[in-house]
Amino acid sequence: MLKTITFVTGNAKKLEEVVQILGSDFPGELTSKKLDLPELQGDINEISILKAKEAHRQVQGPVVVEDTALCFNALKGLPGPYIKWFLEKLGPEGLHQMLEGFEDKTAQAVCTFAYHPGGENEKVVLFQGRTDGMIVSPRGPRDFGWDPCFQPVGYDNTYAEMPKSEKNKISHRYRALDKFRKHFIQ
Ligand SMILES: O=c1nc[nH]c2c1ncn2[C@H]1C[C@H](O)[C@@H](COP(=O)(O)OP(=O)(O)OP(=O)(O)O)O1
Ligand SMILES: [Mg+2]
Repeated sequence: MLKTITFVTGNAKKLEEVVQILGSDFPGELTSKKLDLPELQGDINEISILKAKEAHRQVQGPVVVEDTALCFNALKGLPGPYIKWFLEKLGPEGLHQMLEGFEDKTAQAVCTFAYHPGGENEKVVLFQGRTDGMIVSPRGPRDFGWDPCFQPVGYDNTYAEMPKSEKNKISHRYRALDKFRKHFIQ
């Protein structure tokens, strides 16, 4: 029997990409639930594990959550998992301006899926994908987060300027979901 896993997120754009990337190529059923889960401070893995545990507590079944970080190398990985609050206050322009005083504009987009199989004593499993890029002056549509100021290595376009299908072949989220999918196929 196919396992039904609830993807808990408050972000509709994330959900849209997850559905597009996994497509019909996932040996389970994914349903979604919109909850704004609390995110504690810590490193990326700790935050994701606690987020999955909280989702499991609320949903009472198999759940998966996702946490996205944007790590500036010049700032030793910050804002990282706190990117949401930086983006909210500064916008993509402000993120670019943060690096004005630094020569190094490189960054890494990090996506971490944290899966809780549902049982009371089961452990959370993490699946992480990373894409290297550069923080640039924003270009392209503004409909998803910091996409306008992230230009992946080897591309002339920002994530925002790329067709969705192209972003979804190289993105941090694609790479994490590829590992997630393989976990269920083996
Ligand atoms: O591919 C992406 N391209 C551009 N921006 C992105 C992407 N993925 C997440 N983002 C934004 C959303 C939020 O401002 C922050 C991550 O924070 P994060 O806590 O993971 O997302 P969230 O709070 O919106 O949804 P959730 O309810 O799943 O936690 O980066
Ligand atoms: Mg969040």
